[in-house]
Amino acid sequence: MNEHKEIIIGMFGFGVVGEGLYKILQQTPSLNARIKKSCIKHPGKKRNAPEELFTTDKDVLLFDDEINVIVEVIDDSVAAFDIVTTALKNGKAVVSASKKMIAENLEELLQLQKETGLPFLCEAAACASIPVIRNLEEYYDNDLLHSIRAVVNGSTNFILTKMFDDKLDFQDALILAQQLGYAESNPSLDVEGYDAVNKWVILLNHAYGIVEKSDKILFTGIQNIQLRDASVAKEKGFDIKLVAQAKTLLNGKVAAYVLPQFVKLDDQLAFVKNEFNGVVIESGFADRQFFYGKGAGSLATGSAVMSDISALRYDYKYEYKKLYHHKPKELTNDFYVRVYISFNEVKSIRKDDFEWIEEWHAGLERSYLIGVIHFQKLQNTNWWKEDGVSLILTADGIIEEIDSRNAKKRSLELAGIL
Ligand SMILES: NC(=O)C1=CN([C@@H]2O[C@H](COP(=O)(O)OP(=O)(O)OC[C@H]3O[C@@H](n4cnc5c(N)ncnc54)[C@H](OP(=O)(O)O)[C@@H]3O)[C@@H](O)[C@H]2O)C=CC1
Ligand SMILES: N[C@@H](CC=O)C(=O)O
Repeated sequence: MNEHKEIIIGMFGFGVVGEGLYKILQQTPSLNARIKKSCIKHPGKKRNAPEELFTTDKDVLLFDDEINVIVEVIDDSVAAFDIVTTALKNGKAVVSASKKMIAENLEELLQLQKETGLPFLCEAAACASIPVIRNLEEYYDNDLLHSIRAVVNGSTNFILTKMFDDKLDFQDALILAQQLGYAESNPSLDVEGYDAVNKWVILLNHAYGIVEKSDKILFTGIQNIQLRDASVAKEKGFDIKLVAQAKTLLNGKVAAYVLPQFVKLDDQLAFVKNEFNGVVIESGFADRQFFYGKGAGSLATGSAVMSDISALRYDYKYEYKKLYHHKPKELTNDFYVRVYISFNEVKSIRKDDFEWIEEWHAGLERSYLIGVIHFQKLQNTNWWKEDGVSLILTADGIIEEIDSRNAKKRSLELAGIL
């Protein structure tokens, strides 16, 4: 695109994110970008913009030769994929914030970018205002990237903060997250971890060149976390966060998941409160780096969309270096994790699945254990996701190998001696 050419945008969606971008563009004339038309779903809705801006006919945007950029910020992943594919095939650059659509169609989107040679930018789709995708793309070498740990969902982080710091109940905290524009239209996508794992699919791709569907990545959300878990965490000097993690193991493969986790109070992620997100990256020589910023909300997300639009001026597109220029990393489930599990009834727990159990606290209303389990066992079963069972990864979650000392400990425990 010519550096001085006006950017003429066709924008799909005028909700939390779309309206945020509209306001931002009004306040940044230096960008030389304007929204020519916005396609929405419900024409009757009252909007904070002139009526003539809107249409419900997608072709008015997709087949307008003057429009050179399509911004897609709608909440329907099937319609979004159709819009994005048509736009790219019609020669238009695309900016999208729709992580669900991207995660569901990653392979096809990669192929389309290859075929058309056009930019498809989606910085807002993961960690909203934090420029994490571009950093993973441009800064980190595949072999030197040791691990990424992140809080990637603003709504669940907001709910956990409000519940445990401000003593709000779960439902009230969720309603507040919805009113503030943080939650997805279907908030169970946030609460049950789907949104976080969709973002993780996108980030694993830019970080390691991994192309995987979200159902191949172990995840859960915060739906089963209890106030009692927060008290145990506090007693032990931890906070609870929904953490997405990817770690390169000694064999070069990558362990990846999204799970609630105990986080030490001096860990950077413990500092991430409310709708903020945080990303801790460990890499060779640079050691540890921490990215922090708003992970949801109208202007915060709009600002990431704006940054992508602005990057189009100098023809920026993702090169997917880890996928196309390096040897992409492989995911593995062959490692162990140390988990805390609280439960109402002991019969909900599959004790035999554990390599060993280190702590066992029987309470009148709720009990808990801490034990080591093979990751594949969690991947293959669902008992730990059932109502009444709450699984939280411990702070030192990943164990690559177990030694015979621990196997012996397990035998003693099974024999009732420990
Ligand atoms: N909210 C946030 O903080 C963030 C959201 N996102 C993502 O951005 C996208 C938009 O989110 P958000 O703005 O919060 O959602 P909203 O629910 O606030 O807005 C959705 C918009 O999409 C429009 N829409 C739905 N279906 C269609 C369709 N088929 N054609 C045209 N327009 C359609 C709706 O139209 P109408 O107004 O007529 O109902 C509405 O304007 C989602 O994919 C979300 O996951 C990403 C990062 C952060
Ligand atoms: N619902 C999402 C919005 C941003 O991606 C979240 O809460 O993080």
